[in-house]
Amino acid sequence: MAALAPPVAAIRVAVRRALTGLPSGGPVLVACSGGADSLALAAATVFVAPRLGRAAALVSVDHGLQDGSAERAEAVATWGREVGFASATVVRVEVAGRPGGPEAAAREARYQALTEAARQQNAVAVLTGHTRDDQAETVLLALARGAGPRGLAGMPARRDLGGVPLLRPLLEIGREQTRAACAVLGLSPWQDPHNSDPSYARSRVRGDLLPALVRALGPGVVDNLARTARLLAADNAALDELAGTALAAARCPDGGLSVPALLGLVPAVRGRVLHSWARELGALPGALSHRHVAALDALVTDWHGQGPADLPGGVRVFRRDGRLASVRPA
Ligand SMILES: Nc1ncnc2c1ncn2[C@@H]1O[C@H](COP(=O)(O)OP(=O)(O)OP(=O)(O)O)[C@@H](O)[C@H]1O
Repeated sequence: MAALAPPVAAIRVAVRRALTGLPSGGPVLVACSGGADSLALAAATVFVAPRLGRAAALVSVDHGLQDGSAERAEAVATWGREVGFASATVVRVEVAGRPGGPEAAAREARYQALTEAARQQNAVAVLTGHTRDDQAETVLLALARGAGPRGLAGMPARRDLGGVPLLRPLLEIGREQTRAACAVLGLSPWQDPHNSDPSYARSRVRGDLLPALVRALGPGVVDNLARTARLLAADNAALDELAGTALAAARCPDGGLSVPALLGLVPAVRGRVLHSWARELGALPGALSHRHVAALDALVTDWHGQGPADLPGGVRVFRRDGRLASVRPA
């Protein structure tokens, strides 16, 4: 018997690890664009899932943004049915009219469609094909915009997607491996022209910056950036736990926060407490920046009778009688 090609084996091992321990019930749902990463993920999942006693389903999202996108999504779904997915469907989404740039709008529409598909199919998890290279790009982009540890932790291997876990089994697999696996398996991945379009910052990082870093610093750079993300993710989880406990302890019966309790916290924890509280109050997550958290922090640590701090989404926070309290102006 011929030996299994190393990239195919590595991807199957990664998928097996991700699927182990999921609750029993519905299928695992692979989000497949037809690109090398998600195609390699889909091929591995349809092999591994039945061996773990699970059904696998596939969904391909048609963003309707490029000529032929409907046919391509249909071809991915047809392939999915041929190779043994229990179900393989296309979901068409409407990207126009959403806030943010075209990339952000497409992403929001896609994740919404994946959430709905997962609910309809009673899926126990949604799987995407983000790789170690995507993670390295994410870390570099975060570094360049001055992100804190949360941004530098990159994409988590697991997060909640509207009540269903979103898993990224390939975060420790290189893009070269997904391409090689597709070649070994005789699959022809689709090349998304957006991925090499220099008008997108991520494409420039992928096409220019990362190759330059590899030339200057050696081939370990991609792996090292992904390791930075993993290390920071662990630190973040610990800080988040501390902040959760501290937020509960600082709460006043009327929903405000006690200033003396906040003053007793180390800045890294206090910043997280204020950030979480601002989210609870309804501040828009995408627009809530370090400047807003710094304004809340100033109400605690640099109090000189200043006016309220305004948060995105129309929430206003002021300090009174040793408490932070909020109002939402009419
Ligand atoms: N059209 C699509 N249909 C189904 N799944 C998709 C589609 N496009 C992307 N995905 C899923 O998302 C993964 C990442 O794709 P891509 O890098 O293009 O998205 P992204 O915008 O960077 O995503 P993210 O917001 O999570 O960073 C793919 O591996 C695949 O699992």
